[in-house]
Amino acid sequence: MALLPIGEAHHRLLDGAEPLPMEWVDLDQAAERVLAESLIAHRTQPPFDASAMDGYAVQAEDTTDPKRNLRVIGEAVAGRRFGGRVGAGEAVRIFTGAPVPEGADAVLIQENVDRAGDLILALEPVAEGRNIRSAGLDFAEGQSLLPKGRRLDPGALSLAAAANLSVLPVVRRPRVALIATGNELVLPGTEPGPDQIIASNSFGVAAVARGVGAEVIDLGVVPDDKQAIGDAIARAKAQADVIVTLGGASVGDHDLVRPVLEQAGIDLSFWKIAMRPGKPLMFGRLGTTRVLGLPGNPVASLVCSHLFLAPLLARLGGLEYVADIRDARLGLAMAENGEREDYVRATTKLVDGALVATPLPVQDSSMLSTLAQSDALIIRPPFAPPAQAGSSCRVFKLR
Ligand SMILES: Nc1nc2c(c(=O)[nH]1)N[C@H]1C(S)=C(S)[C@@H](COP(=O)(O)OP(=O)(O)OC[C@H]3O[C@@H](n4cnc5c(N)ncnc54)[C@H](O)[C@@H]3O)O[C@H]1N2
Ligand code: MOO
Repeated sequence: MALLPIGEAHHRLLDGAEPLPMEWVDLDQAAERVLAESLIAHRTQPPFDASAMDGYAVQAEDTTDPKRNLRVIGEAVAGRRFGGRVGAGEAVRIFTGAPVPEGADAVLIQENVDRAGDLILALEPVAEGRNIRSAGLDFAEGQSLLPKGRRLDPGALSLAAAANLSVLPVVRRPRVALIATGNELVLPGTEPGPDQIIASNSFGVAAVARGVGAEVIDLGVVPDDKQAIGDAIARAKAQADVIVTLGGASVGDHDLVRPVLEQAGIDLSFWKIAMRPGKPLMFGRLGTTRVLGLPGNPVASLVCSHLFLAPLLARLGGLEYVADIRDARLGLAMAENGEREDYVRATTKLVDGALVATPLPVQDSSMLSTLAQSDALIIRPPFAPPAQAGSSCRVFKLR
């Protein structure tokens, strides 16, 4: 049976994937969340004409005569305005952030003033409006501040706070449950039996999921047993938007994930795609829960997470997701490719301003050491002809 092209698999994966419902979160919990609605300012900032400098609030035209003394009649501090009015020949001592008193139309900075008792002399004239931040300079009440879909980065968070928005409408974070399958697997930190290995995949996959804002529920390792896998899937379905199984996706006698999902009534969208590594990737729905069956080979698990899990979770979380794919030149010749689109571990470097990607010599999909060493994957399209060193290629940057 022909393998499903990656483009079509992507299309099926994202079909109908919409941002999850909105929830309210406190401002101090909102970092990196995604706005479910645009934010409207609840107040004007600054709410009054404010001094931008420490100095004296004056009438600008009083400062044109270098000999004219002005009388200091009071003080305006941030948080406590001067209640009176600045008339001709008068000044008010003012500090940064304080409301500019009525009558004044400029602030003389104190470095440009000689003061003797209650009298000041402007050492140079100040222009009207100078050193005053007009009310609403930053934003005005009712103004739209941030659009729906905006990730709440530090600047956006402080802006929301300044607009007096103490709870924010955000897209609920997708919850993803991870289930590793395999009798051979034990968790890191435990002593493996003679034929066992350490279950490593969930840690990298969880990091990919968290990287796009998802909440991870790690359900640990279950044995290659239909009942155990079925129970874990039922537990996952009760709490997650997306279930990710790791391993047991292929065709062997102990690859039980698909039969168990079929028994549970999965609407299977695809199984087996034209990709290397990652051929046995599986996707479908159990009711409203999406299920992604990742291959067990560690590199296949992670590459499929970058290519499929990340965009799916980003979409559910309301995030714009753009993979970092760049043009590069091959650092080494590559052989022709077969039916599967190949994601080849490589290192990249800039040579004379151009990105050069050099494939690592061994590409076995069990080898995490070479994945960790790589900073990119060279994308070799299906049936690509042999390519010379120096010819152009595309790379998926991992870091
Ligand atoms: N006859 C065929 N055999 C295989 C095919 C095929 O088309 N025909 N496909 C191969 C490909 S491609 C892949 S990829 C693997 C994927 O198989 P499974 O998803 O069934 O994975 P497992 O058999 O469970 O495990 C494969 C390998 O990975 C290790 N593993 C599994 N889970 C983890 C984990 N959480 N952490 C670390 N390592 C894990 C497992 O011990 C195996 O060594 O199938 C090929 N076979
Ligand atoms: O996906 Mo498998 O890892 O192609 O070897």
